[in-house]
Amino acid sequence: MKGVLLVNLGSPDSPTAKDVKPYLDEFLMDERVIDVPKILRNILVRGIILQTRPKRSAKAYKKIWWEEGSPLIVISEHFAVKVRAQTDLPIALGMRYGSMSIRKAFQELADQGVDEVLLVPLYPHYAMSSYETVVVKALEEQQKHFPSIKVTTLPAFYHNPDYIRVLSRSIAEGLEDFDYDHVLFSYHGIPERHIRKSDPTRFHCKIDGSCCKVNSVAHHTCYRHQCYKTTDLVVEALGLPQDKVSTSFQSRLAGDPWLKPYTDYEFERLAKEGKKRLIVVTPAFVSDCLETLEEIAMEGKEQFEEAGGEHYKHIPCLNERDDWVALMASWIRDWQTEHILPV
Ligand SMILES: C=CC1=C(C)c2cc3[nH]c(cc4nc(cc5[nH]c(cc1n2)c(C)c5CCC(=O)O)C(CCC(=O)O)=C4C)c(C)c3C=C
Ligand SMILES: [Fe+2]
Ligand SMILES: [Fe+2]
Repeated sequence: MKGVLLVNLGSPDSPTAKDVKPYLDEFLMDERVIDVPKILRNILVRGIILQTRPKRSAKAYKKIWWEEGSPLIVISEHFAVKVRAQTDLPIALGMRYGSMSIRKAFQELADQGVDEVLLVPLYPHYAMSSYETVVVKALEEQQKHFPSIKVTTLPAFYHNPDYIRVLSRSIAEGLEDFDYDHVLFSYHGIPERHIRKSDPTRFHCKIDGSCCKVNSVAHHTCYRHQCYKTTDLVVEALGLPQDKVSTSFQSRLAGDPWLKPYTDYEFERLAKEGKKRLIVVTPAFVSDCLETLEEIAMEGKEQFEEAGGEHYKHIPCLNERDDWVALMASWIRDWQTEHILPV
């Protein structure tokens, strides 16, 4: 029997430093997130970052936490319930980090007699620290504990026409009541080094975008390329004026150079250029989370206004929108009946 395994990033069990610490430990000790030799990662994560970050992150999580729990988890659960209602096969939800593990979700499917799984990393774009780590972890769990289950993976869907239609509609709705001067597409950042590491040709990706007009297999795994593609396709679909749109990258950790331009610098630049009314969209995330609700909707607003901006709006992620649920259900049915995957 076929079944589906939806996987999102995960959250701590509660917004306290006590629960944030083990969650961040699992997250940041992932070799695809902090990709330095293990001994160095240990010193960096356990000896330095985890000494102070859990307290700071817990404070941020407290600002966005809902009565039902972490927004990312609650939204993902609601999404799974709604997708289940539109399909007739078992659907489980797991998280890459934290207590709702991928292994438990596999077990749920196995208990229902599933022996063929569609793995759905809930990320539109490929990055080794998001999509790839989900796939690697799921395949590890499958090989170790569920060797008789066959796994097929949904590809990154950053340029899929149906996804672009749904994303564009959600953005168009957000633009309706807001006379904007500028629309900022802010994606989660990654270290520039990750782009080079994910380039199978080892020479295509140049980080500055000069490579992106040349067709290459490298684009299948180039996070930067894929983010700009999503922006371009939405801009085209909505007919947004080119001079009123830009793309940036948020949420960097200190240290190496991350993808530029940095979102927080963009807030300042746009405000200083006289853009008074700013819309921010965050398409790297399918569900709202700490990085959108706190960093963008709260902190971003403050940064923009402090720099002279006047009106600021964050458009929510796709979350549990009916058209997004219907699209996921249609991808699942296509795979279930004809083994077709979205391109
Ligand atoms: C080296 C560090 C990090 C990389 C690389 C990274 C990539 C990455 N992350 C997401 C999605 C999310 N990240 C979230 C939180 C978060 N991310 C990092 C670090 C890296 N992420 C940290 C330390 C945290 C925790 C919060 C904090 O302390 O600031 C979240 C939110 C989780 C939630 O519970 O709401 C998401 C979602 C992507 C898509 C990505 C690569 C493209
Ligand atoms: Fe992150
Ligand atoms: Fe490129």
